[in-house]
Amino acid sequence: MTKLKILVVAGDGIGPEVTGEAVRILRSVAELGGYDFQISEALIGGVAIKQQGTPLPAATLSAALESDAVLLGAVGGNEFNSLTPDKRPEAGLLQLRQALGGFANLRPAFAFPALSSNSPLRPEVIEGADILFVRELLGGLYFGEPRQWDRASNSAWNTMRYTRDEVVRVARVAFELASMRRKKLTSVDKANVLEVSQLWRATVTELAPQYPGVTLEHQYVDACAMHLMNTPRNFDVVLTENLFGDILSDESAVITGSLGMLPSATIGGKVNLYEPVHGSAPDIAGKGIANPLGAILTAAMLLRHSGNLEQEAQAIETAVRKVLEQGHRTADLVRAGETPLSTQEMGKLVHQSVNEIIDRHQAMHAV
Ligand SMILES: NC(=O)c1ccc[n+]([C@@H]2O[C@H](COP(=O)([O-])OP(=O)(O)OC[C@H]3O[C@@H](n4cnc5c(N)ncnc54)[C@H](O)[C@@H]3O)[C@@H](O)[C@H]2O)c1
Ligand SMILES: CC(C)[C@H](C(=O)O)[C@@H](O)C(=O)O
Ligand SMILES: [Mg+2]
Repeated sequence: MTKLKILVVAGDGIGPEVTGEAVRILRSVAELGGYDFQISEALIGGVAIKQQGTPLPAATLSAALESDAVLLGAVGGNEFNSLTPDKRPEAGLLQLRQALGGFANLRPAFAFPALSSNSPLRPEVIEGADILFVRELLGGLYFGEPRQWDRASNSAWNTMRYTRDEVVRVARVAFELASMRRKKLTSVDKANVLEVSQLWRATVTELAPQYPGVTLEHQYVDACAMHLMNTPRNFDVVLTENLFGDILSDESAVITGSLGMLPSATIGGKVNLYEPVHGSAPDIAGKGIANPLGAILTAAMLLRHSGNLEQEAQAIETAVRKVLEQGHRTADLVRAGETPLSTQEMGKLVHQSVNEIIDRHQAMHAV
């Protein structure tokens, strides 16, 4: 029997709203499949600062390290904007990522046929677009030392640093995933300006002969940002350093139609971490209108990568497609004149559909 210890750190803003819907579906998958999912909750982010004075309490960290998978909602909020980065809710997330050790953040961005009119890009441009970003998650400017805002000299600095080994390990993940997909890898850097990017490009190029089935190309990040919008279908797997990946993956929400649709999984460390790509969305938090589909698709990635439950992962993905094809939309996806569903209404529809798909599958196998 599949056993999974899942820690949910819902965090701030819309985090608890969207993870609530994902967890409901995970519980139901466990029940229908007879799996043993132990799901518990812990504090992270702004809510942890308020209750315990720190964005990543020790109890959360130890519970996370004892889990098979961690599902995060989002952290952050406007009330923390005046704090220095090391004190903000986001610092808790960065500490958690570092402690769990996952360095390869997989961020799929794809076009849903039912949402083709939600994208400002023309339907013929996005049709069939299916990109997998492999974002390096533990290096670059986010973690490089030294870092400081020196008020006395009115200057500030961060350090973009990568070692060859850090590039090798994430590039291998990208090459391997590309070899299982459409066999094209686009490595993104700024090698015309940055030494770090020159190391990045040289290292990725050096590995390429070990993956003869994969076509490797390099793009500068600025041009890539443009190509993603003009010709998204030309991309298969995109390998990037930490900050470039953060920016390009949000940009690619344009292909799907809403940032609320994008899931992610971070693999390669002690414990895999699953988080939707979006943040705490302070502008809509507490209203019950957030799109839960990114979080629900993140739960599908959790079942696939931590539970080896491919069939159930696909059931969730199919259910999301189906509900969208039936015309159901949250506020971020509605067109003029349409009535939006609440977060919970959307969650319930997907939940129902997942149950039906799994029931049908089980009935077929019982025959
Ligand atoms: N993983 C994380 O915890 C994470 C990720 C990104 C940003 N953040 C934090 O979130 C806070 C807000 O950042 P931001 O406003 O730049 O980015 P955001 O992703 O929270 O929101 C950007 C825009 O997208 C919309 N949006 C995002 N998710 C949505 C959803 N599920 N449904 C409908 N609309 C959605 C928001 O309403 C907003 O207009 C900041 O503190 C930031 O650091 C956290
Ligand atoms: C909140 C922040 C630390 C985070 C990041 O930059 O990695 C977020 O933007 C993301 O995309 O997951
Ligand atoms: Mg981001």
